[in-house]
Amino acid sequence: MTRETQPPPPAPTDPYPESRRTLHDFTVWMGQAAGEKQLFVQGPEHPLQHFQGDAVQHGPLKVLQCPLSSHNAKVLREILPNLKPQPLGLATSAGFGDRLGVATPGHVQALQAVGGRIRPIFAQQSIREMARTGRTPQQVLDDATWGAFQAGWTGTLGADADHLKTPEDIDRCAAAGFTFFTLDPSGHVDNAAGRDSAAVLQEKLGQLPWAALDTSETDLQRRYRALRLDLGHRTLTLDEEAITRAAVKYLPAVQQIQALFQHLQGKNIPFELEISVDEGDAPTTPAEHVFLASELKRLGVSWVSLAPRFIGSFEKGVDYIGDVDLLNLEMQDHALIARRLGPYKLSLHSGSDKFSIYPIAMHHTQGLVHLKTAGTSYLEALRVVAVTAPDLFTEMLEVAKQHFEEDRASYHISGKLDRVPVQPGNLPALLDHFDTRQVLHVTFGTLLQQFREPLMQLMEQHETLHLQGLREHFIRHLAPFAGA
Ligand SMILES: O=C(O)[C@@H](O)[C@@H](O)[C@H](O)C(=O)CO
Repeated sequence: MTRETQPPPPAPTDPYPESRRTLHDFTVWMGQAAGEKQLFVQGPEHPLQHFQGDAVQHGPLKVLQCPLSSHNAKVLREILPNLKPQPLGLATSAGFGDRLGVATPGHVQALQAVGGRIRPIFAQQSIREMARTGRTPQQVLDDATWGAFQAGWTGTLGADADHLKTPEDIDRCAAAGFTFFTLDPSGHVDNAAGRDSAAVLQEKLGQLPWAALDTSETDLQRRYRALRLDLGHRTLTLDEEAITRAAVKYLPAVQQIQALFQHLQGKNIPFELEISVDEGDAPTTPAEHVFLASELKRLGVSWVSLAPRFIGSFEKGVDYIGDVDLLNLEMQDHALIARRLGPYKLSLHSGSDKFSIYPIAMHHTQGLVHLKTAGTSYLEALRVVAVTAPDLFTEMLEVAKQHFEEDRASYHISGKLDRVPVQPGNLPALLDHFDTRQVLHVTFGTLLQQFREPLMQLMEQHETLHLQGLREHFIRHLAPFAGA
């Protein structure tokens, strides 16, 4: 167990003074050497032997200078246990997906600025994003470790392996040290169930995996017809048709979640679970939410957060699209259901930039909420490109436009190519333009294949500008959730 003491000894070059942590008789900090970020460790032999690096004279100090390798990140997490991801439970939380692996210090700065009770998940990446960015779960986790360390984060943190669909996804992320597992059974959700004819529904009902789910149609009808869920302002009930449609829509997904949950349990690691059914066409009605949660509970699944598919549209990188008053009413029901049947948090997927609905979400959930963001941080990186390298930005936008129709396929967005300004006078302003944001948001994989190197160089050269932008942007995201 480590105990922090003071005061830290002086360091010769200290571009990241916030990173300095002194434990017992040694100090660690992030610095620069030969134009690269490095970990410096100063103190007696014993803690040093675990790090891999070179003993060097650093100004007046004899120190160990270590590359920001995966091995050294692991040792650092052992020495500074707050950097080791852990389950965050029901605390109000926020996920800061970082596609480039360099945004975490800006996220930390925003959290520090708003204060309050939000627990962070700095390492958060969906399998889809890992595939498109060419990053491994370990890289995602390690980059977040270095970022949190650099910015002096001393609180707890989690790590979200997002949108997992298979046992193999789970294995890779568990091996890297993730602790928050978002299960996405969307391929098993029947979005047509709400509009199917009676005949089609009956046929689909007959094909449901009743034995595996340890229930029957009669049993289901009996249980849910008897259900009266007191939501305060109303009592929620399900009639025969609602039960049938909910069963067809969600029971195969329930089976899939149960299987993945059991696989995760078998790993004997500390973990918490999120269930996300947000990526479907058909909104999750409050009655369906009750059905889904009750069936999962019956089958022994436990979770800390659930992302329903809310009414209206939570599209990538833009504000909520839809009737805010209607969402307000639905959110109230979903939040009450999450409290009555859990408690668990409501998770806001595609939560970036939904400024108009944050107060509603916070109000109804009373802090039992998880805000999940990702691509909006990448867009802040592109803002830096637009400001500092206009030619590169223009070139990137052209390539993004060429690949948009193909790259948007797995995203639910309504952005249109022909609405992207053709001759924009002000490039940074494009990062505030609805359609352009979405075009850039979903083409990240293509752009990284072609422009990774210059992009990363710019992030390094203009780190302060980049982090300042992130800080301001995320203060706006976090303030409504920071509470007292
Ligand atoms: O783009 C992705 O694949 C993910 O970051 C998102 O779907 C994520 O789950 C999210 O909702 C971030 O806002």
